[in-house]
Amino acid sequence: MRIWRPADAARHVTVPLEHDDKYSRGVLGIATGSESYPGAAVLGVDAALHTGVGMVRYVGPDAAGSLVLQRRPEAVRARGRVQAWLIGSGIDAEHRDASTERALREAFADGVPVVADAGALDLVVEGLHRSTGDPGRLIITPHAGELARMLGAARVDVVADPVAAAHEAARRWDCVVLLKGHLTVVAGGDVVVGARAATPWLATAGAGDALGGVLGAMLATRAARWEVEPANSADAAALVELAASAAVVHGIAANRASGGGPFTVLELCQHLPQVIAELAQLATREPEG
Ligand SMILES: NC(=O)C1=CN([C@@H]2O[C@H](COP(=O)(O)OP(=O)(O)OC[C@H]3O[C@@H](n4cnc5c(N)ncnc54)[C@H](OP(=O)(O)O)[C@@H]3O)[C@@H](O)[C@H]2O)[C@@H](O)CC1
Ligand SMILES: Nc1ncnc2c1ncn2[C@@H]1O[C@H](COP(=O)(O)OP(=O)(O)O)[C@@H](O)[C@H]1O
Repeated sequence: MRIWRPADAARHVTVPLEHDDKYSRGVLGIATGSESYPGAAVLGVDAALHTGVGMVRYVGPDAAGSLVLQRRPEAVRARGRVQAWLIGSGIDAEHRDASTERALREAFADGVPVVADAGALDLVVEGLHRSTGDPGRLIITPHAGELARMLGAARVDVVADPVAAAHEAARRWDCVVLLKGHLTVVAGGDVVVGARAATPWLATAGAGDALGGVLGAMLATRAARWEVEPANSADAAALVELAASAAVVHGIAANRASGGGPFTVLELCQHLPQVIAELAQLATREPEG
């Protein structure tokens, strides 16, 4: 399995151009968080804005929305067009209220790429993305326990062979699978790559919610380019590479936040802009391919 490195990730950072405005850079819709887990919404929005995106539209319960705006007044709560969705983090599939249920279903139906995490994964198993959206443009981000639940497998079996499990899920649900762990495995089509975690200190509650924000922002900004250059549009391999790149960005930021010790997820987010800046610079030095 190829291990994805910073120089690879650098090619998937979308740098704004002179003529860009906030819409042409890409808008990310985020439908995350709940009464029980409002923090997941804050972390995903904070990570997305620090990774760089034209706008975040946050759709979620008022309690979570208030916390999101307290932390990040840049987030917009008005509905409107988006170039990608991040859904499910901080949502319990067994206790979705009616408006959350509607928001998740509308995201799948929107026809733009979707990152589905935690409390949206059961809807992928249900096949919702097949009937309403473009299934090839879905990235799911389970941890081993969540993937085991989706597959009806034992968690130990997913951990023992994460590549096989990720491939099986990608084939079964016609999507890209980013399986989180010490080694993050990304599979889609017949492509599989790995991203090594920078530090086990990253194993902390909320780290995956921030990864969703990083990936969502990288996807929305790239999807905005696909809208104007349809010839370069996403195939499974492109989405696998983009997702692995998000894991690399997240891992580097974690390493810097850690410095060999514990850190909070918001501290990880604060390192994201510099990581993105350095990768953007690296991309100008690395030839494509
Ligand atoms: N700040 C926020 O808002 C945050 C919000 N978050 C949000 O929370 C939601 C649920 O996500 P999750 O990954 O925790 O749930 P889930 O996949 O059901 O895994 C549970 C498994 O863990 C295990 N387990 C439990 N306790 C254990 C223990 N003490 N020691 C050992 N094992 C233990 C338990 O196993 P069992 O007890 O059955 O053996 C079960 O299998 C999700 O929406 C996420 O986004 C999180 O990101 C955190 C930050
Ligand atoms: N042992 C580990 N070493 C390094 N990174 C890890 C380890 N365990 C988990 N991670 C990373 O931490 C994050 C945890 O995500 P997740 O399980 O979704 O947690 P949460 O739902 O609390 O945010 C993922 O990015 C995963 O790759």
